[in-house]
Amino acid sequence: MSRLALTRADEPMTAARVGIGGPVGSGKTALVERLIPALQTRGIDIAVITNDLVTAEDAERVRRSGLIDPERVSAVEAGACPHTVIREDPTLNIEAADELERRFPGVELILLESGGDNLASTFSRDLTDFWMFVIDVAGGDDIPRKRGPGVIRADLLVINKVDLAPHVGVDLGRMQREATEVRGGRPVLLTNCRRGEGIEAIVDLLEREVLFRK
Ligand SMILES: Nc1nc2c(ncn2[C@@H]2O[C@H](COP(=O)(O)OP(=O)(O)OP(=O)(O)O)[C@@H](O)[C@H]2O)c(=O)[nH]1
Repeated sequence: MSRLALTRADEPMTAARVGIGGPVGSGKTALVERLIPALQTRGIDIAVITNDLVTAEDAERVRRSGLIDPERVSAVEAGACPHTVIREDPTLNIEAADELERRFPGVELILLESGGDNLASTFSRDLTDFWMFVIDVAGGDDIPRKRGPGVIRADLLVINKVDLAPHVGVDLGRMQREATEVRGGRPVLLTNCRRGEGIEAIVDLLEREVLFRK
């Protein structure tokens, strides 16, 4: 059961927490940079948490982007194992999200970007209400068939860098079909974060499944 479903009727509403995980370099930060304006355009009040190994590089990149008030971007240092702080002990991320909610009481949705990890990384349900796993076509069209927990269990699988498919010999239709099969029919969406393609479909899904707006 999601964290939001456990919120009691007499408790103040908390922001929806949406995780973004995936292998190193698949395009997680690029997706965050595309989601920020797309969510804002729909009037959704947002904040962002990034997880890096030992720096705040991704947070600095998002702060510098000019897309969002830098105060609304928090950095968590994940240490050696990025999945530890999103799954086994998500305390640091929960505290960062609680702090953003205290500072920005109207915030409706917090994006939590994990550090780059492997196909086994997943988010704790204590931390997120919904999480997506980002893979990219350059990683190979056999990734879905490998049935990693991230690919199988995420609420949404995003296949990014579709523009690279012809260059790396990937049959996109087959990759999407196989991904949908191993996920038992749950959503798989294609994006090109470089050009901002496929982003609206993700925001539609978030509005419907996470914010219950549609
Ligand atoms: N061609 C292409 N390049 C992309 C796309 N999305 C991201 N990239 C590029 O892929 C590289 C990695 O993107 P990032 O957004 O930094 O990936 P990440 O998953 O956040 O990386 P880590 O945080 O290091 O795990 C960058 O050079 C991006 O410009 C895309 O859709 N198409």
